[in-house]
Amino acid sequence: MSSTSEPIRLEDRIRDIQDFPQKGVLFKDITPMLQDGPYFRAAIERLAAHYSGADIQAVVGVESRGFIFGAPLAYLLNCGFVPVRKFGKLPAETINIEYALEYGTNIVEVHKDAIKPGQRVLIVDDLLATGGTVEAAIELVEKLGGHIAGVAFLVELSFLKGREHLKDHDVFALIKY
Ligand SMILES: O=P(O)(O)OC[C@H]1O[C@H](OP(=O)(O)OP(=O)(O)O)[C@H](O)[C@@H]1O
Ligand SMILES: Nc1ncnc2[nH]cnc12
Repeated sequence: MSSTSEPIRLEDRIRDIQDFPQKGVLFKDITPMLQDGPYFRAAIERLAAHYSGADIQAVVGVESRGFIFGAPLAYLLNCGFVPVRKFGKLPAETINIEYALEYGTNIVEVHKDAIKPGQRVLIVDDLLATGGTVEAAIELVEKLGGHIAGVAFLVELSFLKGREHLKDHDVFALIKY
């Protein structure tokens, strides 16, 4: 635990792991921040402050790190949480999409009845790298008729230019590298 009198610089609790999960990738490990109560709380509160008054009606989080930030954010914004899950985990009727991310490919899916047409949705993930993951989540939400009111991250790796794939959307990140 850190002293609450120190100013909280979230980047002080993110560590670099070189060559994980594969050679050439500089992995930004958020687990030190999650382990430090005041830092984790500050991250969630700063995201919530940014969207207070934005009339967010649902928060969508992408499995699995998106769940860590999405669920407490939905709680603070007083709206529901919708999980976008890796393939094969959701029990009811789903739609799915395959996508590429910085280090591989994947399939994600969402329940067909999770988003109502016109609903104002905030998509949340821990990190924006190439943008493939969040683009997939946006496509799923839009297929169900949701309106993307914002896309939020703890960390943005600006040098990977993921934001360029999200030009039509309001993108916010607490930390940029
Ligand atoms: O912008 P991109 O290049 O798409 O990369 C970002 C995504 O990669 C990580 O998820 P990962 O698929 O590793 O799964 P995890 O959350 O289960 O660790 C991260 O949590 C983002 O969802
Ligand atoms: N460089 C990276 N660090 C942490 N998570 C990631 N997800 C995709 N790229 C990543």
